[in-house]
Amino acid sequence: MLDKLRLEIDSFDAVLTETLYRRFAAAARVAAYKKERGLAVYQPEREAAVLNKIAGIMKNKSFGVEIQELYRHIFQLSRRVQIHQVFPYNMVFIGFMGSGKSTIGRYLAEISGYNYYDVDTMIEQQAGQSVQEIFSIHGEKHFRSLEREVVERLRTVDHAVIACGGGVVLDAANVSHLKEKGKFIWLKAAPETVYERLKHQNNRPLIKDKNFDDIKNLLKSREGLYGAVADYEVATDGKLISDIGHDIMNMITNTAK
Ligand SMILES: Nc1ncnc2c1ncn2[C@@H]1O[C@H](COP(=O)(O)OP(=O)(O)O)[C@@H](O)[C@H]1O
Ligand SMILES: O=C(O)C1=C[C@@H](OP(=O)(O)O)[C@@H](O)[C@H](O)C1
Ligand SMILES: [Mg+2]
Repeated sequence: MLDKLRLEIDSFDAVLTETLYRRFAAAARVAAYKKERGLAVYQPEREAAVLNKIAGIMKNKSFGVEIQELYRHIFQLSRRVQIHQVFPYNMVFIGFMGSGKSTIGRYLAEISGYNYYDVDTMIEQQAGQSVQEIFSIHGEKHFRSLEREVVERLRTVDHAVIACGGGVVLDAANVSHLKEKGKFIWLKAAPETVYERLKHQNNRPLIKDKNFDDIKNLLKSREGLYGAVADYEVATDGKLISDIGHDIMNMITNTAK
């Protein structure tokens, strides 16, 4: 009995894998079309319409919730296929502290279906200490060597959004490792914006207890470094996280270099 049921399932899998292959291949063709015409890869309203249509054509609703959930995943993977088709790179976020690398990076990973890596979080996991603790107990030099190790490990990842710490560009080896598979998206923010965003946070040792002018000077000294390696630049002042995210998505998929 069990064998018979399993055979039945095997036959469904044969149909499913072939159908899914065809669906992803069609999505990839749509990506090229969208790029040619400057259309957005991420079109939530189209996904909602497809979901509605599927609810309508489902003859048996018993597993409706499961099928809808599966479709949400299929949509995310289709976006991933489409993005990779026209932008076959990792998205590497660089920029000053508080420019939004971690926040925007997470958002982009969510809508692109890419895997999210936050260099600072990986350093913290490896060290078993917070960035703040690493700086105060071992010093910046030690932090930078951990940062180099983590970046080195990230050389092999694919379909990735990588949110760097603001100081990653201080080391030329980091830049060349991350450039092997990635394009650099520089998130820009005015010193006033950085100050406002971070004034109640105390997990950034380099600007902890620093005043506005100190932040402004450090930002100024870093700007040339970011500018020299950036593939894309995005101003974030006064913009919503979701708007920045969608703008980046359109920018990279329509103007892939
Ligand atoms: N566009 C934005 N608008 C408002 N707040 C933002 C924006 N981008 C980031 N933030 C906030 O600023 C703070 C720093 O963001 P974060 O992503 O940690 O920056 P980074 O990783 O570049 O240091 C967080 O509290 C985040 O919620
Ligand atoms: O600019 C820097 O040198 C640093 C930025 C921080 O990351 P965020 O840019 O994500 O805040 C963190 O890596 C560390 O405090 C040092
Ligand atoms: Mg960060």
